[in-house]
Amino acid sequence: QRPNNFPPGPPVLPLLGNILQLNLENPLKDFERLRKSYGDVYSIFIGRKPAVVINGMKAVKEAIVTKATDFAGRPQDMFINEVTQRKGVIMADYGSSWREHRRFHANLMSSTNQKVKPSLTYLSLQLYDTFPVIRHLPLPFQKAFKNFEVILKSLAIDLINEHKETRVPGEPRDFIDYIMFCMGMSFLNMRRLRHLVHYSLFRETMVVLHFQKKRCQQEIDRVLEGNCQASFEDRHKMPYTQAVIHEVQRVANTVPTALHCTTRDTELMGYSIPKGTLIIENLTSVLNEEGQWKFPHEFNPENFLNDQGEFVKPEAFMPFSAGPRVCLGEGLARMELFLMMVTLLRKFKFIWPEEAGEPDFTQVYGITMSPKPYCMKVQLRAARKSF
Ligand code: HEM
Repeated sequence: QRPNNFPPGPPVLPLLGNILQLNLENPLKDFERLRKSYGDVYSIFIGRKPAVVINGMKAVKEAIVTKATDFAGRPQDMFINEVTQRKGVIMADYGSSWREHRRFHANLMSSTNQKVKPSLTYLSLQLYDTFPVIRHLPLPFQKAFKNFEVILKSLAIDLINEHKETRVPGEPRDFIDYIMFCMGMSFLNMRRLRHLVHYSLFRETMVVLHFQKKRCQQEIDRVLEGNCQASFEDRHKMPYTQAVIHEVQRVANTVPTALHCTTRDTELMGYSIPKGTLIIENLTSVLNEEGQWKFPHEFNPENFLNDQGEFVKPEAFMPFSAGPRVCLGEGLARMELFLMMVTLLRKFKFIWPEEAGEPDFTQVYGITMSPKPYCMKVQLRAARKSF
């Protein structure tokens, strides 16, 4: 039974709820279909558990920005909560522990962002919060993962030892120095530091770029002429490359939905939603919403360019979500995307091999969307002195 004035939704079967009406391998199309029947805010039952799906910029903004704290919780009764042992930031419920962790990590990010000249090595150091999940799942790549772990563990220990020997107290040079500086804080210890460095080493945000390479390469060559390395500041001189990167992110739709939970009885778009309700924030529905984009359903960098060819970011660009639970790594991810893409495009040609046939852009659904496996020919561009 839906509570009084609860968002409407499809008829519910006993015990199963709406599970038979959803393709669990990829429910995004079903979310879109249900939106057409029930509007931007509707409810479904996952088994006996009610969930509210929020679609489109207006409703998403009202929930996570205007009524920010009402919608800032995280569900606490899911498999992922067991796996993460309710530790870290991502799955922590809204409250003092989440706040403490988030503040710590945010300080860490801004401190490293400011103090360290961004380089690719540095940029590949990231938070470990994302990884315990993958570690414990019985996936086929476990064996490869274990071997990789051994190598990374020794790399991490070397890095930490080197930092221990050369660091100047009070003057953190980078991420690792900064954590050592904070070691006094209750939830950090040497083991945790090793994990942090170790898991950070290989979480690269990957981007596949098949389009618009030439024009980007011309812009990059022109702006970086004579410089050996790109810096994040160069983005202001590269509107087209910026537009392409943002369009890649919009279409790649890396994190399609974010799970929240209401922290108190609240209202959304005129509906009543009780405390503790699972909220599915459908970011996909914002990133391809008609009326928000010039070309919502095709890859086109013009979505981020005005008539003068300047880079502009529409309000509906929210791949990192918004409000108090907005992605903590947004700044780092944006810097990383720009520097990696520019560095790779500057140095290499990416060629789709003729024998590979038509590219298949179907995405593989998960907590993050990924491309299907594919082959790509990578060739060095003409040698340049500055590389
Ligand atoms: C292109 C890359 C990335 C995308 C698209 C992305 C997107 C997101 C999204 C949509 C959320 C959920 C926000 C919400 O619940 O409303 C999130 C949360 C989070 N992200 Fe990212 N993210 C990216 C990279 C990163 C990186 C590199 C880091 C760490 C260095 C990171 C750390 C986090 C953390 C800690 C949270 C949880 C924040 C909280 O619950 O308070 N993300 N991210």
